[in-house]
Parts: sequence; structure tokens; C-alpha cells
Amino acid sequence: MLEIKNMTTTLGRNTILHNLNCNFESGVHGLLGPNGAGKTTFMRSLIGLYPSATGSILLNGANIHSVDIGYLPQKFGLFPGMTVRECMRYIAFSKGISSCSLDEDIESVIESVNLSSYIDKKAHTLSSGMVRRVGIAQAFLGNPPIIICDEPTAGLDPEERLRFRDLIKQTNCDDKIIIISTHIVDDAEFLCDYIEIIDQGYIIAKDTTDGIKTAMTRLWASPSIDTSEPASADPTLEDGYMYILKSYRNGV
Ligand SMILES: Nc1ncnc2c1ncn2[C@@H]1O[C@H](COP(=O)(O)OP(=O)(O)OP(=O)(O)O)[C@@H](O)[C@H]1O
Repeated sequence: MLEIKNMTTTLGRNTILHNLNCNFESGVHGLLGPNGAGKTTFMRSLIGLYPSATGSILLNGANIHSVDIGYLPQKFGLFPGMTVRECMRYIAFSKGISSCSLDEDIESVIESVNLSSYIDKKAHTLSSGMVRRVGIAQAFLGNPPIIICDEPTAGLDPEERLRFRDLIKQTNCDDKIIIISTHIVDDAEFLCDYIEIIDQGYIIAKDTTDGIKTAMTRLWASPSIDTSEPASADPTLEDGYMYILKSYRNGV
């Protein structure tokens, strides 16, 4: 269990995250929120990038360490003159990942993103989507208990987007916490056990993905609800997300 207690992050003169309290159970979590809601700031605060972030972050009751977290930033880059393998070794070194099977571990995570044939190619020969896939691979390197991905499927072609979904689905999440921020609510619906919705630096809702959809089904079935908006029999996560966001902003 990852416990966030009283997290407040101030950047410049602005308080971006306001006293967040939230627990993340094992499983896949979708962090949803509109542009500027604070998703990236939250993720960066989790990995300790902002000295101004206050509060505590505990993994199973103990302070977390950088090796506990695999992180894919929103903008991920490689050293153009180095091969993919060299970049991965460098990342392993800088994260303090040392293992006698490091090369095999690198090959395995690179294979999981379908880039084995590029492992000894210079990074500048990769397309931006391929670089993103190396970014996904490095987040999994070292088998960390927490994996945080900031918009992992942005810029991926449909085939690679589906491969990412499969990679997450195949990952044994029994003892892992995976947190994904995305604007592709369909990806979150497919992948995530839990949804956290963030707006204006506050976590405004947290539930299971099924819980949000079930609540919407009940709501739409309720005669007191104005159904002027088209409602399908089976609401999607996006329907629930939009409803929660609108209600929060309307002060309901
Ligand atoms: N370094 C910074 N200094 C000051 N304000 C910042 C800084 N970085 C982000 N912000 C502000 O913090 C707020 C939250 O930004 P953040 O990038 O966390 O949002 P987000 O939910 O990830 O948005 P998006 O979906 O567009 O990526 C925004 O108002 C942004 O302008």
C-alpha cells in the first residue's frame, strides 16, 4: 500500500497540490483530470522531484526510495549518440539498479516493447514513438514495486498502444502499484482497477473503475435525473468521469 499523507506542492508562488491524502492499493490506477489539473505535478512530487512538496509518502509503512519507483515522464528522451542498450545501462546506473543479470533484464524489458532489433542501434535512429517505448521499458527495469507512467500511450500508433495495454495486463499486479495518467479514458477503462480523479490540485474522486460505471448506471436509471443528455444503457468510464467533473465544478 502506498500512502500519501498531507501532500502539498508549491511551485513558484502557486500552490498546485492542496493537502492530498490518498492510498494506492496494489493494482492499476488511472489518474484522470483535465489539462493543468495537477497530474504531472502529483507524479513528480511522488518521485521526489520537488523539494517544495511537503507531507509523507509511505510504501507499506516505510519511507519510499528511488529504486522503489519506475517512472516514465511525460517528456522522455535518450542520449542520441548512445545505443539503446547503453542508454538503458546508464539509466540503471543512475537509478542504482545493479544486478548480475542486468544485460538480460535490459533485453527482456526492451523485448516487451517490441524493440529488440533496435537494442544496439543509436538512439538518434529511433522514431519518437520508439523513444517513448524505450521510456516504458526503462520504467519496468529492475522490477520496481511502483510504476508511474505519465501519459504512456501519447504518440504511440494504435498497434503499439494495444501492445502497451497488453504489457500492463500481463504484468502481475498482485504486489505492484501501477499509476497511469492519461487523457485516453478508454485506455483507463480497459487497464485500470481504480480511478483517481484530480482537478485544480485536489483529488475529487476515487473509486474502482466498475464502481464509477455502476454508480452511473444507477444514476441514469433514477427518475429524478434530468436525462436531457443522451444516455446509453451501459455508461462508459468517460460518462462517469465527465459527470463527476461537472458535478464537482457545479458544487454538487
Ligand atoms: N514549474 C512550474 N512552475 C509553476 N507552475 C507550474 C509549474 N509546472 C506546472 N505548473 C502549473 O501547475 C498546474 C498543474 O500542472 P500539471 O502539469 O501538473 O497538470 P497536468 O494535469 O499534468 O496537465 P496536462 O494534462 O496538461 O499534462 C498548472 O496550472 C501549471 O501551469
